[in-house]
Order: sequence, then C-alpha cells, then structure tokens
Amino acid sequence: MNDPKVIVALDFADAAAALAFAGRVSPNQCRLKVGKELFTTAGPHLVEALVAKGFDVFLDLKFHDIPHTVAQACKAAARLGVWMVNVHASGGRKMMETTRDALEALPQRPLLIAVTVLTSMDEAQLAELGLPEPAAQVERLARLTRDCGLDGVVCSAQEASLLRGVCGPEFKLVTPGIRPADASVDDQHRIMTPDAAIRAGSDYLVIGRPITQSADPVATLDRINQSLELL
Ligand SMILES: O=c1ccn([C@@H]2O[C@H](COP(=O)(O)O)[C@@H](O)[C@H]2O)c(=O)[nH]1
Repeated sequence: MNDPKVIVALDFADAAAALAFAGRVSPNQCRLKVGKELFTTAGPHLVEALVAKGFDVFLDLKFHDIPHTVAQACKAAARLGVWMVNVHASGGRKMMETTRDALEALPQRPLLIAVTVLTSMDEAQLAELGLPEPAAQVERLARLTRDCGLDGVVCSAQEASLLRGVCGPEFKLVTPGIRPADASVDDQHRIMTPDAAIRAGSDYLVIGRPITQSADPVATLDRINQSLELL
C-alpha cells in the first residue's frame, strides 16, 4: 500500500509503548499520529525516532494562539521532519495566513491543516457555546481555511461529502471519530465506519483506541485496511 489511508493515533502513556507499536507495523500499512499526551510525555525525540523509521508523522498539537506564536511552533514542528501539522481554524485568518507564509518560506514543509469542530462535539455542546449546528460551523471554518491557503481540515466524516463539494478535490479531509461497527464509541459523537468515511470523501482516517486498545492491534489494522481495499 503506497498511500495508506489510516493514521493510527498513538495515544500511549510513554515512548516505549509507542515505539513497541511502531515496531510491529510498517510505513506501508499506516501513518502515525503523535498527539498531546504522547508529545507531552515523550517530546520531540520520539517524533524524530518515528520519522527516522520511515513513517509519515502527523503532529497533532492543534496549535491555537497568537499568529507569531503559532507560526513559530509550526516551524519548529517542520524541523522535526513531520508530514503534517495542525492549528485550530478558530484561531482566525491572520493566524492561519501567518503560519502558512512561515511554512512556505521553508525548503521543505509539512502539510498544514486546521481543526474545524472537534468530533467529540455534538449540536448541544456547540449551542452552549453560541455556535450553530456542526455542519454549518464546520463548513464556515473549512471555507475560511481554504481561503487562507491551507492544505485541508480536520472534520468528521459526517461532513466529508459536504466539504468535498465546497472545497474541491485537492483539499485534504482528515477525519477522526472513525469507529468500526463493533467498536466502542468512547467520547466521540460525530462518528462513521472506515469504509463509509472513505466513500463519503475522507482522504485520511484517524483511528486510535479501536486499533491500539484492541486485543490484536496489528490484526485490527489489517482488517480495516482490507475493508478499504475492496472499495
Ligand atoms: O476532532 C478531532 C480532532 C482530533 N482528534 C484526535 O484523534 C484521535 C482519535 O482517537 P480515537 O481513540 O480513535 O477516538 C485522538 O488522538 C484525538 O485527539 C479527534 O478525535 N477529534
């Protein structure tokens, strides 16, 4: 598989557990995501170690701060050799454009995407924040992200077909909240199965616990990949 669709979320408590998983899979089977828990405990060295093993690494730190701070943080991420990095679209136009410009000045840059609405959020939680229902808020932030020249967004697969129409074929749609039919939903709300997500227009599926907490993580990953090959 040259372009694996599955990005495994390495939400492990320490570097040893993350490296043990990475030692059991190959860069042809999946990409890897390092998020807040693992980065806070294991830091940049772990990211560099995964990159050195040949994996495409998505550094999922969801930066959200003033423009200069976010741009510098994303440049620091680029120096680690990561494949993809992200910010929160709700940080606004100036933040996204400043970060895009900072990365475009580099000889080699990671993909830059923006989080729209977290997949754990439902309509009631958004209403509490004074925001419209998920699809409307996701579309608004995705349009802004595209206008700022970023490469794509994080959204739920439930919004993928809408955004594919609005943002075009090249715009990357990275979708967490993926749940095989027999998996626990956990704290996710806007979910979809792996094959339905790809059919809806997702480019990449972020999958954590359904793989990493399963009895046989490699077999689960293989099963998901096989279900996608049939499409
Ligand atoms: O909207 C978002 C953005 C990021 N995530 C991250 O994806 C994984 C999902 O893990 P699961 O175990 O498959 O639920 C996790 O690292 C989140 O931080 C997201 O879920 N939703």
